[in-house]
Amino acid sequence: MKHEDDEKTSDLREPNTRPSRNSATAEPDAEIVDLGAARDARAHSADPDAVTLVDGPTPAGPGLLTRLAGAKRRAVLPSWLRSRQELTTAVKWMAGHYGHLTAYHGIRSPLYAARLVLQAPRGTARFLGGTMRWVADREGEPVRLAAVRREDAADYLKLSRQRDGRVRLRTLTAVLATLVGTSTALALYVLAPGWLQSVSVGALVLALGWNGTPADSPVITRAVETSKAPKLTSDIVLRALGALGIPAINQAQSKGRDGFSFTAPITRDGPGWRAEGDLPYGVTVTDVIDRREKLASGLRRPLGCVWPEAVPDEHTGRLVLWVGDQDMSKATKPKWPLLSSGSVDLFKPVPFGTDPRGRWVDVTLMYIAGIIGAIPRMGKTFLLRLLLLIAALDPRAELHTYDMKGTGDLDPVGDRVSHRHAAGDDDEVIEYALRGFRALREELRRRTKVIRSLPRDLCPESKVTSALADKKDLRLHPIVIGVDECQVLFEHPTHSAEFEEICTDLVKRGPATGIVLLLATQRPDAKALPTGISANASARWCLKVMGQVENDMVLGTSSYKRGVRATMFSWADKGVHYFVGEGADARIVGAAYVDSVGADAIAVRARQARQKLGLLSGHALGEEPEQNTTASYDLLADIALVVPESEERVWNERIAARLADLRPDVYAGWAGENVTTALKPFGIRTRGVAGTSDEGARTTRRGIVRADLTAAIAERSGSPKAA
Ligand SMILES: Nc1ncnc2c1ncn2[C@@H]1O[C@H](COP(=O)(O)OP(=O)(O)OP(=O)(O)O)[C@@H](O)[C@H]1O
Repeated sequence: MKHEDDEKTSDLREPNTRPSRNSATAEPDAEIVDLGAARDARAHSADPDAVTLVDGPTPAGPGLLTRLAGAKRRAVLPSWLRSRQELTTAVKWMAGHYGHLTAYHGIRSPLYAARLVLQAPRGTARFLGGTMRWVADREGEPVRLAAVRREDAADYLKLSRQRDGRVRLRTLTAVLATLVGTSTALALYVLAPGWLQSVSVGALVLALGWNGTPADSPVITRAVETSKAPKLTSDIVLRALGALGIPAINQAQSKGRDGFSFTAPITRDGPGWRAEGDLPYGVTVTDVIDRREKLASGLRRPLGCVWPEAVPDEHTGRLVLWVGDQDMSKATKPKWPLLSSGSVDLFKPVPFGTDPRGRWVDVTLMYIAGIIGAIPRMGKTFLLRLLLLIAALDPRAELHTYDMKGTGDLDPVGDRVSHRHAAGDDDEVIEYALRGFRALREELRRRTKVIRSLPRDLCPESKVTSALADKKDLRLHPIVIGVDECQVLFEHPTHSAEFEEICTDLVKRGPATGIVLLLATQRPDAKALPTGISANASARWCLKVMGQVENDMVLGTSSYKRGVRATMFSWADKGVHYFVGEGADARIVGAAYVDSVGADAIAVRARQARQKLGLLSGHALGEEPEQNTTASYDLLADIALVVPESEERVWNERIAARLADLRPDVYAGWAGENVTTALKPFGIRTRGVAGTSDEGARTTRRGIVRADLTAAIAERSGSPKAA
């Protein structure tokens, strides 16, 4: 197909390599044009009438071989035949299932027999009544009566004649059956051995008893409760998609098309059904996820069973719809593999929850900083405790646990294993936490220096490895810090700035140095979770939240727009969350449920492992950390605290006096010169600052500019060299 050379139009259309829709009407002698060459020629041609080809006359695209090479091959053998473990599991399950059925019914069989015997008279009466009604052709009676009511003599006569014939035949059959039955019974009575007589009478009584079973009270009760999940068919999927109110799907369906093209047959996938296909052009999977409730209504399934997802490597219209047999929050979860045995290497992936299909999802706790957000009572603390239990099971890990909610949920881990542990939000706990975080900052600086000093072959990526963590003399073991209700720290009236500064530093530089910070909050907003922290966290767990802002705060900017919406979880979805691991797509995960008793048992195991290796330390040994704050005070943070933002320039002598007031045990006796000397290593220059003395005289004395202080703090937290 050729067009006049309109520069704008042709430039827009050139990349189009689709076959022309009007190829039937294309010029027969159309030729293949090298578009690149044509463009060049046109660029150099002054001829305004030059013609260019916009659609190739023959379909272009990958050849058969290329397509075959890129095709995904389906497994020849089903997965349960390829994996010995799956086969064993399946066989075990079958044996267990049928063993249970046999035991269940075996133990109840005398009861079943007794009930059938009791029901036998009723069954006999039913049998006789039924037979007499059959002989008398009672089923035809309503039709005959209708003919009488209509006074339709011809019809009535026809029906009566038919009935007479039928009654005659049935009476004959009944008499014959009675004769045969009676003679068989007599023969058995006279000729058969005793056991055969008992079996025959027993069978007859049981059969009559069975016949006498009331409809609402079955003799044999169910041994297993199976969920009655209907099969997912293409019709049901199309019906549900059509009910979403997406115009493109509705238009297609109103024209008799499907509005969804299946790319694979609907199959069983774990405990549910999986449908996969392409939505109409322009409709994205996000549009469907947005309407998950409507989708569940269209499928006539509970919301917790319906999980639409995008396929990460495919176009945005490729939908995978997984419909579970059971609501995810109610389905029986497999037992957490670490519940009763096993240890952990924090540098390797560890399962911590299952996806809607019941498959384990792993997390590698090293090299991450994580945040957990949710509205109250959705399982945030349980999830944090689960992650801390995983950390506890690596005996090398040093745990710092802070339960700012103060309800003791972290005590099982804290009291048995943690190096530092505190619960509550009173001043004493805050001071304890502050000392702990200051010590961590020092530790972070020490670690960066150690890593920097290590030879490249031992530490090729400038980060702690499992092998380095094993070397006791380097003291690079993993440190895992868990803070529940972290907003208590970040909103503290006096120390919030310092907590924020240290945590931002830990989130940014901690992962490479083997320090993992896990923060949980029930109010994920900019105050509770400062943006410097939320933006840099590499792992995110978001349970149910109420709005887009909280969603994006925990899961990252634009998550809501991309369809990763923790708002869609229902109130019953306890422990169910979106998990975004390092560099991975968001996944829906139901965290393994470990209650306090289970947590305690795991913590005891973790403690024993540490005791064996002599790695128990700090709080778990009943040791209190030294109270020596001089060793860990932070001069810059303290000055930032005593010099308000409104004060652009301040004399050093005034800083000294305020510092002495803030922390007398550290700064008592300081004069302006002490401040000058102490600030020198941080590169903060003191200069002449004009001001008014306490006596009211205008004068110039040594002082600092506040902006220099903020710059030094920013440099310290932002650049590793600042340590
Ligand atoms: N993975 C899970 N599976 C099933 N139920 C869970 C799971 N995690 C937590 N729950 C249930 O949810 C309840 C609330 O959990 P949790 O105390 O962790 O919530 P929370 O979000 O920390 O609440 P708050 O904000 O009040 O501290 C628990 O009592 C527990 O029964």
